Amino acid sequence: MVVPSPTPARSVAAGALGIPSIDLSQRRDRVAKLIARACEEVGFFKVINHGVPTDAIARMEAAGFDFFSLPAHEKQKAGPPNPLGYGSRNIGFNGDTGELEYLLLHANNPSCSQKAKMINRKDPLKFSCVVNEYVEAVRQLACEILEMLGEGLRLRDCGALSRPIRDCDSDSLVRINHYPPCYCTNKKVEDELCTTTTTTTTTTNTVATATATATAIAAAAAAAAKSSSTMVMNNSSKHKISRVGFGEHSDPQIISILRSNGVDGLQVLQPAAAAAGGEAGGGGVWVPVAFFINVGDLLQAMTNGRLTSIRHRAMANSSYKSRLSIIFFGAPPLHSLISPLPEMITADSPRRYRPFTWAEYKKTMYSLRLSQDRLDLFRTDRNDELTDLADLD
Ligand SMILES: O=C(O)CCC(=O)C(=O)O
Ligand SMILES: [Fe+2]
Repeated sequence: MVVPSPTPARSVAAGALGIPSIDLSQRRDRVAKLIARACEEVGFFKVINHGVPTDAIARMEAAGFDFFSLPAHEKQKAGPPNPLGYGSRNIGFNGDTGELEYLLLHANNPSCSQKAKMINRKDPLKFSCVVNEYVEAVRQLACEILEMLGEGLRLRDCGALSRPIRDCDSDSLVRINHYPPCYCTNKKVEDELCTTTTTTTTTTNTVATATATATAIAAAAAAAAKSSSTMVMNNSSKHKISRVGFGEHSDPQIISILRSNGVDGLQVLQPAAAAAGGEAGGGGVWVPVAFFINVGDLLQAMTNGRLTSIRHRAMANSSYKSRLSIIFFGAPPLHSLISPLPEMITADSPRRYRPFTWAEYKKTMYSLRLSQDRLDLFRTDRNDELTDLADLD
């Protein structure tokens, strides 16, 4: 899967952005160390020379665009999200909303084939084959990254992090997010994103960017809250307010692999001001298409907090081009037990999380808002009756 590069590129930290970029075609021991360092220090990195075939990516993007360009009433036949299926604006079950529409699919083939009947009614088999081809390539990438992470962390069992995702009962998902372009008037955006239920937009969905002062941010945010679907400039016209397309959260699974079509939008909380820049080519130089990788909550739990599940969000589209992101969420089977690996528990780093099943974690996640810290609820020091877990270590 990981392809050798004829002229291995340097592995560079993306300078001021602080997002490490890792060339997977370098020597394995070096890549392993870089992955472990990126996961420990940032929780987020970009990979190049990843080996996912370009045509599989192109087919997946085309399948996403074909679906999202259907009339609203056709798209709605693949919804509402339960949580799988087509969703628009509403994210989850607890009132989170965003400026996007999406398809959330199970990564296993039979489930995806079933949903495909409502997504591509003319040729469901084509849709499920395209998704399957993409998912298998990205699952392989996720597992290789986790195995190298295991090596970089010097785990006794380097397959411990990837095995749950390779399991045939893995509960991994794939999500295609579509952020409509900003040339749409408010009315057009409303029409483009099917509004099945009334949505509320709060100030938490509105953030100030650029160099606005805190007061200007507050004033403009209040204005934006009143006029939630417009770009707001404050009186001095210097402070652009952009809206959040997909609110702040961490991903609950083990690992996420995100690819976007080069339109900006993704932001991570740490380091500050790190926005994904796409892969600008030009000047006759081919730049390998990149994927962004982030540590999920379960990986934080399995490493007893040594790795951090990074908080991120996507801004509403402020480009004239549609933004499409495709995310593979690598997850274990529903009933697998998640617990810090024994070697991650030491005298200096006592057990931080109690064991839990992925099913239990999902249930908790679905009962909370997007931005709530769910893993915190599984900390040992919050569960008096469950702190004595020495026999499970
Ligand atoms: O669409 C994006 O860029 C980010 C979306 C995301 O973080 C998610 O779906 O979990
Ligand atoms: Fe996410």
